[in-house]
Amino acid sequence: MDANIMDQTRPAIPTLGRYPQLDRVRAPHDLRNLSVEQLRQLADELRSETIDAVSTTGGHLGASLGVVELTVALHAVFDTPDDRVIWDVGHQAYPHKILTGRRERIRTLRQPGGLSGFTRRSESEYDPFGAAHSSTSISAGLGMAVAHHLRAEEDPSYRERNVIAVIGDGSISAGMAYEAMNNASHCGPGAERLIVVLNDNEMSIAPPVGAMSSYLSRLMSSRKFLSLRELAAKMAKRLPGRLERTAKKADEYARGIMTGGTLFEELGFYYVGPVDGHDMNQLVHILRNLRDAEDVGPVLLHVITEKGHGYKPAESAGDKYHAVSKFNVVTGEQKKGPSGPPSYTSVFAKELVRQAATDDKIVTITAAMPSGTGLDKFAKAYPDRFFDVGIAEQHAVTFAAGMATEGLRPFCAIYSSFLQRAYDQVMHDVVLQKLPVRFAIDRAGLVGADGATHAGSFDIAYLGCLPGITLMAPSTEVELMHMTATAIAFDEGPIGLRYPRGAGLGLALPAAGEVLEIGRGRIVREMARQSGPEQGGIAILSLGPRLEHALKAADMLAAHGLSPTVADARFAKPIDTALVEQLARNHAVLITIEEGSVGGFASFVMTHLARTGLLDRVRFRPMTLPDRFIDHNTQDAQYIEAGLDAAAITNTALEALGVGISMTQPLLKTANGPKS
Ligand SMILES: Cc1ncc(C[n+]2csc(CCOP(=O)(O)OP(=O)(O)O)c2C)c(N)n1
Ligand SMILES: CC(=O)[C@@H](O)[C@H](O)COP(=O)(O)O
Ligand SMILES: [Mg+2]
Repeated sequence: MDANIMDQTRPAIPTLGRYPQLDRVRAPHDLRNLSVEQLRQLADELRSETIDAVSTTGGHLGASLGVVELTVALHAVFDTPDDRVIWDVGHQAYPHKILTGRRERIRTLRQPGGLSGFTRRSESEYDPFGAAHSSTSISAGLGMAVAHHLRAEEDPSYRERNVIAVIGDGSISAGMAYEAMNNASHCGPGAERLIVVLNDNEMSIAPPVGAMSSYLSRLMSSRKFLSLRELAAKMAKRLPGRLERTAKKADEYARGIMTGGTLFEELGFYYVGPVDGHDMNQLVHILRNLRDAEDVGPVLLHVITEKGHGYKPAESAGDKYHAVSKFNVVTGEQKKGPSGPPSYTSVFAKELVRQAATDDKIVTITAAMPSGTGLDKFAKAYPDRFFDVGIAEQHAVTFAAGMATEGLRPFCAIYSSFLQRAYDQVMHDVVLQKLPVRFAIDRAGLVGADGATHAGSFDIAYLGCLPGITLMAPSTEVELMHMTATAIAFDEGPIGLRYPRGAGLGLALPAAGEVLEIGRGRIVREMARQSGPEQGGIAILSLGPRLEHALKAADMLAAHGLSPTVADARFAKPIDTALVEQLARNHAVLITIEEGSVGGFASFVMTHLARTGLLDRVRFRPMTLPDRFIDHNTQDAQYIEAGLDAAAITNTALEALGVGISMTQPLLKTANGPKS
């Protein structure tokens, strides 16, 4: 048994002893002398280990199961980590993590303090590029390949390095992937060491959409899997010399005429495939050939796999087990949480579907997230008014802008962090032209196990600074219904509503949302007249779902003899200036709180206070996400870490008041210990 694995200081591996091949693997170099048969066995064991681990953590299982053989073959053939393997999105990298020294920690995946659910440079030298947002791998890989060429002068070993970018059929539909391919064959020396592995499982999260997807299907069905003989013949054409190169080009040209060519060949890639991505023998041979090939230019290896492969419950699930909660390995049954209130997402979708029955101008757009945004419900009810554009957030926004110019009421539903991709389109195509595109910004705020890459931390700041945009944040699911109705009714310009991942408060929902007055907040709890000491009291102005915690904080402050005013801002933009001024005038302390970064709502309020001179008289305390990234954890723990929970609000209020703290009660404990 491997001494390293038996090291007592390392966490125990519960499956140790069950998988003889896998137990011998400490790092990828342990794979390099194994026979194809041994690699096959290793792949089987790796699949079982992945299933076992994810059954205890939850996570993105289906994609990982589909690339088990590919993962083994890549690490067996290439000299990782010197050769760079980049996993696009990184949600399929669990087997890669197990093989690259992280088996001991694989059951900490997505858990507090544990491994990330994606690739991450700080986690391992085998993760050359961090990911989670899709379609970056070809650009990053090309950059590395070109850098290797440039650095070869100082260190000749760079010349030998390969770069492999593994990208899925869903992710290759995004603009960035094409931008990179367009550049690859024309950006100079180095690019020839780039191998793009197109992992085609005919699935995105939902079934993939669009012409690229149809094209890949045609490519797959019009050609049988490449045989090793055919491969050998193909690779034999990689002869050096001008004459041979000309011959090779002529051959490619002829082949293109015969097969109709491939889009990838037209883009300057040497296309190889399709190849059975579960056939270890094929994979190893082909990858070795590509590794040793010279002068073929950037390569695109088209690998056909099955998402969820080798685990029946995943294979037969509609979404191929894209993301799962903890589950029973034998039955595949996923653990359900306690049946709680409906999620914000579903409340939004339901209200939109209801309103669309009487408003045929409502259309909806998703960028490959129909179920995540709840728009699958809309698609079912109004298939002609629903558009899944694939992973193409930039296009989604401008597509919506085009619809808005023609009098439709487009709802562009995109997660906050993915909308970052389309910032210029939001500014240039929508806001500047005052087009009434409705942005349904889901997953706003901290999101839990997906961590910092997926956190919707910045939209208030990056949208709120755009002139003329209206931006709302509901404090409850009832408010979300009102804001959905408000967005539908608002034809004057761009409007966004941002709401969080997860369940609402379980409030009774009205039959219909009400249209709100734009830029008006509301007082939820008024300061009792004789509330606190002479300081004049505290006002908490909350934007979004932190209101619940602001109210809890108000209860906590009551124990100190204080009775704060609590207000729900509703609008991040335009802010309710009358409300802000009233709160600032009538209270000694004004706290704002939001589920967003510095530069957002607090900054808008503070600017107004400063401009009106009110900042000189009120003790203003902005509570925002801290200026650092918050790692994966439960959402509640993340907000405690961020200092945005009820205890933190209470402490902020007491600190701001200054006097009376020690006279009444000690400061409350926060995640970072009591503040003093
Ligand atoms: C920019 C961006 N938009 C959306 C997503 C959400 N997302 C994650 S994986 C995925 C599907 C990817 O499909 P594919 O590349 O085919 O990988 P597979 O899961 O099939 O292996 C989507 C839409 C994302 N990660 N990044
Ligand atoms: C990998 C990826 O980007 C998505 O699968 C994401 O994890 C979905 O997040 P939700 O679970 O919040 O829909
Ligand atoms: Mg796919």
